[in-house]
Amino acid sequence: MPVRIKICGITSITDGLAAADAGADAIGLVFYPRSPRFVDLGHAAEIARAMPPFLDIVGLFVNADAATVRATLAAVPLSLLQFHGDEDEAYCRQFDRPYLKAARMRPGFDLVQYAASFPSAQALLLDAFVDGYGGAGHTFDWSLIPSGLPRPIVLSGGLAVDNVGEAVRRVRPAAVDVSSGVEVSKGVKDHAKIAAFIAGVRNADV
Ligand SMILES: O=C(O)c1ccccc1N[C@@H]1O[C@H](COP(=O)(O)O)[C@@H](O)[C@H]1O
Repeated sequence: MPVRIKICGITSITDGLAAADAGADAIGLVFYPRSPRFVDLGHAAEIARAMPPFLDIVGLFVNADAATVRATLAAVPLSLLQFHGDEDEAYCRQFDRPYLKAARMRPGFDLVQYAASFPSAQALLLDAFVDGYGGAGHTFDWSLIPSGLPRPIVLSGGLAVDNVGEAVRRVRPAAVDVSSGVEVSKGVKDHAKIAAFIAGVRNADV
């Protein structure tokens, strides 16, 4: 199966369509109010409705109230949820929707135990540990990733055109996720970088 590609932090229809046209499998909409990439429900619904069929639309949340997630699901056609905070398994699975659970990677972090505590996650999304919760453009030491994890891995954290090929060759993730690395400024995507990023994944994924 080819490595799947998500372009996260989409804040405009134009950027979402650019990601889809370039061959992304998914776009991410950020529902974390502290993020510079935050989109409100009305705008998120407009973006989602303008996307072509068979593109996954992922909703990213950080420690949101369950009622907020439910209201978002009622307003925006999300195919997948991404929980990027301190949510536990019972919280994540209550929405009856496939979800990704972010792990904040740092030395000493027990990813095997963490994976075991999210048996209902579709995949684990590995990001660098940073102040705040993510979207910071920081890489982590990929050698911290143990082999034989029971869940597929989505690799993220500081991926960009110049390192994604090496990342795919070394880690062999099921998917990659990028936000900062394909931006002109926070929340505004660089369409040429999106295309180059996707080409970098495809060239390395042989
Ligand atoms: O994008 C954000 O603003 C964001 C905010 C809070 C948590 C996660 C966020 N984004 C996710 O962070 C990782 C890494 O992003 P980057 O490529 O290093 O900028 C990625 O999974 C984004 O989906």
